[in-house]
Amino acid sequence: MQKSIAIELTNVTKVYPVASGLFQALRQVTLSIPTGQLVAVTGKSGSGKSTLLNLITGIDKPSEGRVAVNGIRIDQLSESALASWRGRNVGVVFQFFQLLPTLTILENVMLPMDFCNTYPKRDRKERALHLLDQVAIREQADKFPAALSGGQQQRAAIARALANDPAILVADEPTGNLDSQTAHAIFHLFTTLARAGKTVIVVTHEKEFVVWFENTITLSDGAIVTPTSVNP
Ligand SMILES: Nc1ncnc2c1ncn2[C@@H]1O[C@H](COP(=O)(O)OP(=O)(O)OP(=O)(O)O)[C@@H](O)[C@H]1O
Repeated sequence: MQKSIAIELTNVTKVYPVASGLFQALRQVTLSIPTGQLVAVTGKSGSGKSTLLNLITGIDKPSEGRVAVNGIRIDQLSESALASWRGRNVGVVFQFFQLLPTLTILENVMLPMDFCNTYPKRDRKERALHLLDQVAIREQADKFPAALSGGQQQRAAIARALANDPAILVADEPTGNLDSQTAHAIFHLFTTLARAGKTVIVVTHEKEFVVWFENTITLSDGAIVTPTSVNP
């Protein structure tokens, strides 16, 4: 059966104003990613990887072209509609975890539900504990982030990214700060999430893990240098 398309970019260009004029960070990017796929984004520093992620998550808008996520043209949404859409539809994982240090792990995971009001208040704690269970750190729930290892903090960040049950999970070099064995466990977790139906997009330089991905998008000077669509 043909899989549905989660992400579709058509002729996307992103231009930044710089002192010397305009800088093209993305050039005529066209790609489509099926639902439930685990996708790597690779390319040298400055090739446009973060710019691409920012367009997919609606953090930024294209200068030209269309960005559709699960059929919604997010390039056409107003800023407030986009903020609300983002909170419910995409989870983001960062290289340095970005957990709030003054909140416990449990509170960190509950935060997106509190922000977006996605689940009834009485259910949030149980859901957060369930997510921590899924990423295998439920026993760390009452600790503060600083008391956890890097790998445990990244698991917590992934649980937080999943709090509102987003269809899309995006990670920007999520294992860049982790040892190889821990990175292996995190990639395994991404594989499991993709199998469960999430579309997972990971910027990574780790060649060792590229074989785990069903599709790799390679950027060079803001343009895609690999096939732009993949077999579902
Ligand atoms: N706000 C901005 N203003 C001007 N230029 C920008 C801006 N944001 C990004 N750029 C430029 O766009 C290009 C792509 O940047 P981007 O951060 O997407 O690259 P990247 O592939 O993620 O790099 P890295 O691997 O180093 O994180 C770079 O040359 C960068 O300097």
